Parts: sequence; structure tokens; C-alpha cells
Amino acid sequence: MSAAEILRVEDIDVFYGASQILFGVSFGVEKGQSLALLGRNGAGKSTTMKAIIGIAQAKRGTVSVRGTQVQKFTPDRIAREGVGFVPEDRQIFPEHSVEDNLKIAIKPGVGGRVDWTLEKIYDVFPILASMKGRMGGRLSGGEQQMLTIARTLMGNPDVVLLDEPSEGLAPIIVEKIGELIQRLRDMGTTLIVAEQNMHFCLDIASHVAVIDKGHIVYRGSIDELRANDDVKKRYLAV
Ligand SMILES: Nc1ncnc2c1ncn2[C@@H]1O[C@H](COP(=O)(O)OP(=O)(O)OP(=O)(O)O)[C@@H](O)[C@H]1O
Repeated sequence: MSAAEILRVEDIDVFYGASQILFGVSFGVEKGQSLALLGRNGAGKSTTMKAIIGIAQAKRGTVSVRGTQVQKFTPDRIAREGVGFVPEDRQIFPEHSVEDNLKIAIKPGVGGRVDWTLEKIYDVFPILASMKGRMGGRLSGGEQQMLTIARTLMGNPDVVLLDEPSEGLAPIIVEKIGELIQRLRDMGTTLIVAEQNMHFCLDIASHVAVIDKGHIVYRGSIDELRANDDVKKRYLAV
């Protein structure tokens, strides 16, 4: 693990019952990098995310956050180590206002660090400021996705994991979410974005790991992937 790495996944195997889903998956992300974990439907992206946040147990291998092995920790403890997670199914509180959804999530980060306040969230997500009193359940899919990302940031994580943020959203909304994630990246947020949609990731990610049938089959910078037609055709259906 290099000194600058915030998170490293090393050689993990994950099983659901008797079926092996991940086979020796390894990658790392350094502070300020944004890594796209790309792969087709069912390739193992969500399972990798779950293994990092402690919801799926790795049978072998390690997950380290700033050099500390966390693979045996509870999800709550892993969150306290600075790993923020934006789930695919959004999990916002429908009966609570946008502002309450955000306030519920306020927590200092590792060492008491506070990068994100409500004011800053409203500055970066003006749409949430304009609907702070609206019930979570009344938001559109794209607004809910923004709220979920904002809520995760309220916990001041060192690294933010996003599981398929473009899933199920109309193209125009996907573009807006993409611009938002770009802005977070430009602010220096360390990101891991699991996606099927390579085009969505081209403008967001600095680095890429491609997963196929539970194996990492390619790692490189985003520019290297852009130039690699073979990998794009073989694993990303483009
Ligand atoms: N709870 C489970 N029990 C058994 N098999 C599962 C379970 N969840 C996922 N799988 C299988 O594990 C494999 C990887 O699934 P995973 O959800 O990690 O893929 P993914 O790349 O995130 O795909 P998606 O785009 O569908 O979310 C798939 O073959 C899936 O059918």
C-alpha cells in the first residue's frame, strides 16, 4: 500500500453461500483520485462495494483504510474509519424533509474533521436548498440521488463510494449527477464509483478498474482506457 493510498482492497474472495462471486480482487485509491469500478451487470461491482463497507465478508484477502485492516470490522466501525457509502437504492427517509434527511447524517469525520456543513451542502447542491422543506418521498429520482450523495457527505468521509449513481435516471439527469460528481472530484473528494456506464465515468474518473465475472481484468488511468478499444469492446459492451 503506497503512503498516499486511502483505501486498498487486496486479493479478496467473496462468496454468497457456495458460489464464489469475487476472485482475488485488488485495487487501491489515493487521496484525491476518483476510481471508476466498471463492469457489466452482475460482474461483481456491488459485491465489491459491500465487501469494503463490511456488509459482505471477504473469505480471504484484506481491505485497508489508511493502512488499517478493516475487513473484520462492523459496517458502523468502517463508516467511522472514514468510508462513506451512497447506496444504489438511495435509502432516504420519505417521511422526513430534505433538511432533516441531511441533519440526521451530520457527523464529524476522522479526527473530528468537519469539511461539510449544511451551508456548504446547499452551496454545492442548490437544488436541495430550494426544496429543503420538501418530504424525501416527494423528490424525483435524480433529486433523491443528489440527496443521498449529500447525506453521505454530511458524515465527512475520507473516501466516498457510489454504487451505480446513474442507474435508472433519465439521460439529462444522469448528466446533472455527472456534473455534480465532477465538482466533488475537483474539490479534492476521493471517490470510488461503481458503474456499468463507461461514458458516464469518462468525465468523472481519473483511474479505472474493470471487473468481469468477479475478476479485475484491467487497471489503468482513464486516458489509457479511452485509448484501449480492446478492453472497451471485450468487457464494457461499447
Ligand atoms: N445475495 C446474493 N446471493 C447470491 N448471489 C448473489 C447475491 N447478490 C448478488 N449475487 C450474484 O453475484 C454476482 C455479482 O453481483 P453484483 O450485484 O455484485 O454485480 P454488479 O456488478 O453490482 O451488478 P449490477 O449492475 O446488477 O448491480 C451476480 O451473479 C449476482 O447474481
